[in-house]
Amino acid sequence: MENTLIQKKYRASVTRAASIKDYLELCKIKVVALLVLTALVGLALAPDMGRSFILQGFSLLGIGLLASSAAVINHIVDHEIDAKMARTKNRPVVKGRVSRTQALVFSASIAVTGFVLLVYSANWLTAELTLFALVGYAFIYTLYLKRATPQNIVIGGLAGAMPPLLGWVSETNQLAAEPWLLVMIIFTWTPPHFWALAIHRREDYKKAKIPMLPVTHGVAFSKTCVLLYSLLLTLVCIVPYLIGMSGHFYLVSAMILNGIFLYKATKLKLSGNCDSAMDLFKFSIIHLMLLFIALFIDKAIIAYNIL
Ligand code: HEM
Ligand SMILES: CC(C)=CCC/C(C)=C/CC/C(C)=C/COP(=O)(O)OP(=O)(O)O
Repeated sequence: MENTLIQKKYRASVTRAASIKDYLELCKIKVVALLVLTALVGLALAPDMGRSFILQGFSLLGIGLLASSAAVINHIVDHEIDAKMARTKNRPVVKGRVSRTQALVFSASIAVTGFVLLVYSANWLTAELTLFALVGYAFIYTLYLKRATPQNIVIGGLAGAMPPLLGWVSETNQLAAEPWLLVMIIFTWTPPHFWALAIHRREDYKKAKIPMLPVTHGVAFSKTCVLLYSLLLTLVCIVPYLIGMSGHFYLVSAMILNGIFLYKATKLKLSGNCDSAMDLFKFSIIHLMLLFIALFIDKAIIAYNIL
């Protein structure tokens, strides 16, 4: 009797209808929120082309929708891998709360909406570059690189690094060196961001046979790579100040944030265990968020002559 009740409860939990929470999870909503913040900063740093806030908002929404669409495809393509890993085994597609067909229809709908929004509110160049980022993450990284090489996240990281450029181009309809520099910041930030997590979750990746760096080259080497990329990140973060793109407020903020980043990466490298890996991973998210907020505030300080 009791067993039947437990079985019923279990079936109900597995087959319950998808909720909004499931769809937000499919979109990797927190990741997309940070991506959109970096796009907003790219847009804010671009020369003012006199577009209305509404059109700018639509452009950011378009970028967010295409990034979400890519994240949904990642859930569909990876459902078998996700089922094998403790961190991902309860995802909506794995558990069947959202079927693959439903997820695909959802992904296609938000992709089309996002693309149309971008063409309407920004320009074709932004729409095409954002689509390029979608293909880079959803197909090149997820379908191929992730399973093929430990450099997967370095190469695939370019897609996730694109949003500041997308925000800038949505305003100017032109590529320029400054937004590429912002792309470089996220590009060099991605390896320590991800490898810190992968060090902590290496057994998961091993079980799922995904060739992440700590699985293929060991923890010690991965820690060294984290530290080297953190150093590179620190150097790249100084360049906006050196070329006169950002001012003192940004420089001081970047030095403090990168100082903490380097401290945590060094601590991880020097420790005999992996206990502080998640500390670095969590800080990497705060670091990128505050760094881009600092770029934004710095731009306001210069524009309005505040300090
Ligand atoms: C190839 C590039 C990247 C890889 C492989 C990667 C990987 C990951 C992974 C595996 C997680 C853990 C999610 C979880 O706990 O279930 C994560 C979390 C996160 N990532 Fe990344 N990431 C990448 C790029 C980015 C970029 C470009 C951003 C934003 C600009 C970003 C922002 C975040 C945020 C905000 C979280 C926390 C999400 C949460 O708490 O739910 N990531 N990332
Ligand atoms: C249009 C545009 C800007 C696209 C970028 C889209 C995007 C959401 C990039 C973030 C990269 C990311 C979260 C990778 C993790 O994938 P994973 O499969 O290694 O991680 P998982 O195991 O958590 O699924």
